[in-house]
Amino acid sequence: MALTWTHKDRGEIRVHENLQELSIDLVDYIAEVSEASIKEHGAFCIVLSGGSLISLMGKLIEPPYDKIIDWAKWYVFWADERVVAKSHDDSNYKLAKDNLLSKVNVFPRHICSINDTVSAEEAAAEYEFAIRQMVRTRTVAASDNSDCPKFDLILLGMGSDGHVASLFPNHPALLVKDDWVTFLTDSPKPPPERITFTLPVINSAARVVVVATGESKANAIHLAIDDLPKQESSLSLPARLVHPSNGNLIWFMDKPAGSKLDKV
Ligand SMILES: O=C1O[C@H](COP(=O)(O)O)[C@@H](O)[C@H](O)[C@H]1O
Repeated sequence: MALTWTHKDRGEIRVHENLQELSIDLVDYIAEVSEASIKEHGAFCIVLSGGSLISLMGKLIEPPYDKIIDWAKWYVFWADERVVAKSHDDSNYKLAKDNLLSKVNVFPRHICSINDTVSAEEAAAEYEFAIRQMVRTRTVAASDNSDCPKFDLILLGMGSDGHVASLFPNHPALLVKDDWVTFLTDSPKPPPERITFTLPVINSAARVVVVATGESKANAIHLAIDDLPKQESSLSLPARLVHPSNGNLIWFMDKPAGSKLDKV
C-alpha cells in the first residue's frame, strides 16, 4: 500500500512499496486523466520525458489500458529532448517510440517531436513554433493566467541532482521567461546539446507529475518537497521550482526515493 499525503504547497506525494505498485498507480492515473481530458475537450495533450519514466509507463501497452485508452485522441510532446538523430539511443523520442508509441494507435501526425537535422537553437525555435500553431488552432489549450500552453499532463523524471526536463541546477535556462522552449549546448549530463520546456510552460500545465525512483534520488526528493529550515537558492534544485500556478502537482516515488522525506 502506498503512503500518500498532500503537502501544504508541494502537492500530493505518493510513496510506493515497490516499482510494480508505482507503475500500476502511474498508468492508472494517466488513463484517468486521458479519459477526463478527452471528455472535457476532445483530446489528450500529454508531455513525456526521457529516462526511467518510460519503462514505468510500460503497462500502458498491456490490457486493459491498451484497449480502454482512446489513443486516437492523444497528442504527444516532450518536455525535453537531446539534440541527436531520432535513431540514436540517446533520443527521448526513440525511447518513447520503441517502447510505447509504436505499440499503440497514436496517429503519427499527433506526435510533435523535434527536427533532428538542425542545430539545438533551431530545433528549439521550430518546436516552439509548432506548439504555438497548435495553441492557435486550439488543439492545445491556452493557459488562463499566462502566455503559455496548458498541457493536460506533463510527466517529468528527476535526476539525482534535482534536474527536471533539461533544466539543470544553476543553469541560465532556469531563468528563461519569455520563450516556451529553450536550448542548451552545455548540459552537465551527456549529451550536451538539448532543448527543454522552460519553467513557465511546465508551471502552466493542468497537471504535473514528477516520477523518481531509487535511493540516489532520495536527497533531491527531500530538498524538493520538505520544508527546509534555511533555504538555499532554489536555482540549485530545479525540481523545487516545479509549482503549477493553476494546476495539480503529484510526486510518484518508490520507498528508496522517498526514504529521506520528513514524513517517511
Ligand atoms: O536526461 C534526462 O534525465 C531525466 C531523468 O532521467 P532518469 O533516468 O534519472 O529518470 C529525464 O527526465 C529527462 O527527460 C532526460 O532527458
